[in-house]
Amino acid sequence: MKKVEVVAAIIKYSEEIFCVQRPQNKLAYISEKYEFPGGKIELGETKEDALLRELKEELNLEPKIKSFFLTVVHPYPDFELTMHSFICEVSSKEIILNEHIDAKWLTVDQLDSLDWAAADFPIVKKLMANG
Ligand SMILES: Nc1nc2c([nH]c(=O)n2[C@@H]2O[C@H](COP(=O)(O)OP(=O)(O)OP(=O)(O)O)[C@@H](O)[C@H]2O)c(=O)[nH]1
Repeated sequence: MKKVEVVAAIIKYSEEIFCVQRPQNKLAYISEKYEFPGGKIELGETKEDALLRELKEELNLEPKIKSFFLTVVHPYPDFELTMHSFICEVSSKEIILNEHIDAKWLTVDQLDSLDWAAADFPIVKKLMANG
């Protein structure tokens, strides 16, 4: 099975977390799902390098990476995803969307109101459990 390794940012501002919606995709199980912004690690990059590059590309954002949060391995029908998530902080809630079709700032107890990509469930669950 094809393997894909990505990094994803849990971006916080005060008590809120930034959630983004993917555009339409031919793979129905990720099409228009909510996710944490990020993307694939390129050859020679550290996870932190990849995260900062993706956030700059997708959101024009240069956040502070605070800590590692969780690595999820999820078998999708067409590939196995390994996703490393990191807690990040920003100093403003004004964020530009270059690729995503919607974004929401939610408190942890509101996170389960969104239609998340399946690989994100363990991250959402851990965030909700930790308060
Ligand atoms: N960044 C990110 N990707 C996620 C999350 N959850 C999840 O299933 N993914 C999956 O991880 C894969 C990598 O994301 P990506 O945005 O870099 O990939 P892509 O296929 O859109 O980009 P590409 O066209 O350059 O290959 C996608 O299949 C995406 O659905 C998430 O929370 N954040």
